[in-house]
Amino acid sequence: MADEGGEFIDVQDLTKTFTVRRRTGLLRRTAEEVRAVDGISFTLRRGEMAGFIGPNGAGKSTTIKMLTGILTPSGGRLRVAGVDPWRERTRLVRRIGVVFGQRTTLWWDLPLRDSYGLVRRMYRVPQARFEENLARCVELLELGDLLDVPVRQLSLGQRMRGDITAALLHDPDVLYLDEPTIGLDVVSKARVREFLRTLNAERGTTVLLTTHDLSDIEQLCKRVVVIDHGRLMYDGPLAGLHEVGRGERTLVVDLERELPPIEGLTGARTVRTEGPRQWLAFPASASAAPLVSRLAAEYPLVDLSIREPDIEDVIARMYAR
Ligand SMILES: Nc1ncnc2c1ncn2[C@@H]1O[C@H](COP(=O)(O)OP(=O)(O)OP(=O)(O)O)[C@@H](O)[C@H]1O
Repeated sequence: MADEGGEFIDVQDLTKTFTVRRRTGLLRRTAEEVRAVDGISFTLRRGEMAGFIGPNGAGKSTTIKMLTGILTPSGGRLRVAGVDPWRERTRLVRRIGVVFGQRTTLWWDLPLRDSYGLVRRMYRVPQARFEENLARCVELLELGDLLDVPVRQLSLGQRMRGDITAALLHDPDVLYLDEPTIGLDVVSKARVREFLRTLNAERGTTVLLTTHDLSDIEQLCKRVVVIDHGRLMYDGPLAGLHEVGRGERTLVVDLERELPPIEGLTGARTVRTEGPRQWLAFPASASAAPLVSRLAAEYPLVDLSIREPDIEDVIARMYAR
């Protein structure tokens, strides 16, 4: 079959333009074109797990919507599992699973178990296969005690685990995840990431992961595709992205009172001050320990934290280069 070959997701010169009407006078409206996706190309092999990242408004959701057949492309070529997502949407639906971190696909008032029963009927999943898939998700995502709880009573992390399960009951070959760890605590994040690793290894599910959390990518994806303003900025190994984009971490320092910008700390420079709070950038490859001990010895320190660079920082640095 065409889709069993090398390229499982095949995106060539894909574009999407929206026409937006703006009011420019009392009675006047002008139509403006927004190029949300502007000629991007990338391919994903079967079983690959790739990060799909970019700043707000980069065109990620629009691309995912075209990959799932919700939106029709304005131009270019698109195949998922050998299928044109827009033309053969009903065929594709059985082969893909989608999870949106900020929305649930579960029925709010129903216990998880009943939602899953509805999913089974919608996708006509054979009973034995359904039970096997559910049991595996329940075990790995520790959902056992939650199956009879209505969705609205679940915490965000529990709900997310519930949503991921719902997306996998019909054995999809491709899983699209849009911010699956947003708002989750450290324990839930770790559980979700571990689950995705296992899923990818055991089932060979192809995963495209959109996230603003760089550590999601670091822990899950060897490969990243970066887009900005609808264009492809980078496609390659995560290590390469580190090299081009990732240079510095930031020490956020709270002092007892407002002071002039901290100076003279080797390897660090103050990049921002706001009242008694100061932000010091230092190389990501360096240890923070000597900086912290010098700060503690020489300044009236109340608190401090270390901020890892986020996707926006990385992309800003890619531009700077
Ligand atoms: N239905 C629409 N009509 C008009 N413009 C749209 C529509 N959907 C998206 N856009 C525009 O297309 C661009 C890309 O949006 P998109 O939602 O794909 O970005 P994103 O990378 O997913 O951003 P975020 O990280 O904020 O979710 C934005 O400028 C957005 O305003």
